[in-house]
Amino acid sequence: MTEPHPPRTTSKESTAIAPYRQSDAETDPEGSGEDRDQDRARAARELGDALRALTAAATSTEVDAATLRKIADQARDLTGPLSAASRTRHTAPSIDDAKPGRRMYNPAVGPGNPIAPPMRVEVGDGVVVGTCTLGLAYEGPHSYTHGGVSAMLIDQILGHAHAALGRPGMTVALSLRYRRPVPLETPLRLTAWVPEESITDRRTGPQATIATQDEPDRVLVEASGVFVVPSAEQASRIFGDSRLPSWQRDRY
Ligand SMILES: CCCCCCCCCCCC(=O)SCCNC(=O)CCNC(=O)[C@H](O)C(C)(C)COP(=O)(O)OP(=O)(O)OC[C@H]1O[C@@H](n2cnc3c(N)ncnc32)[C@H](O)[C@@H]1OP(=O)(O)O
Repeated sequence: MTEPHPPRTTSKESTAIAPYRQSDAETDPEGSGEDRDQDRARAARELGDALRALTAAATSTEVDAATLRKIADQARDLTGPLSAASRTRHTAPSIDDAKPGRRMYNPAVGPGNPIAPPMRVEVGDGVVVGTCTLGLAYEGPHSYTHGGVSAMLIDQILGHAHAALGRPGMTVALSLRYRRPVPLETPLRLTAWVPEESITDRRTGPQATIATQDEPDRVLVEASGVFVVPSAEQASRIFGDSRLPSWQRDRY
């Protein structure tokens, strides 16, 4: 971990990442996908927002026990209607779109997942930038971010840097150095890049940092990863052929 700062230039010598707005495809339900699913995608985002607000309130509340129990009863009543039609772990969400990479329920970037901040990702010229603000639901040390949450966001942004070179891959190694605590309720900036020398046919060694948006050069967390594109045989063994909804399986 000798290079905690991302490349400052847009030189193709430092990395081969080319710019495009991955965030539109990844987190904007209106941006792509089947027409019939777009309204469900919008609704899933609305539910995610509402549950995020509920989670934020639930992890910061100081109301009395009777109020907590009353809200718990109301929350339990919400589960039944949602479970009336569900997918299993072997079926991708029908509102995901594998090709542009929209993952509605990804725990780091998925707007429909209440545990996702969600982080917004943009692929620039040579770097990938993620932005988010973490509330009290993500607290580790008092008033600072849990180290595992930082690791999740880092894993995700490293994965985007790897994927921006062509094919999505899987993390096979991840190393983090926590230099300073990451403050809650503070806009954060994650930056990831792929050093040219770390790229092989199958594997990349992306690097990333976390900083605040106000002080982007003051590194709080630095990380490096190894990402691998599974072979066709490995992908088939890991995911089977049921990882995509049927209408997508027909298309790709
Ligand atoms: C728009 C879309 C956006 C999409 C953006 C999506 C972002 C998602 C980000 C989240 C990603 C995840 O969480 S992924 C979930 C967590 N990861 C996993 O579950 C992966 C579990 N691992 C595996 O299943 C397996 O490792 C495979 C199938 C991936 C590969 O198996 P394998 O072929 O046997 O290879 P393996 O031994 O693992 O090593 C692979 C290569 O990495 C090297 N390697 C292994 N460890 C290290 C290491 N510590 N340091 C250096 N190099 C290493 C090996 O030498 C080898 O190099 P060489 O011989 O090839 O040269």
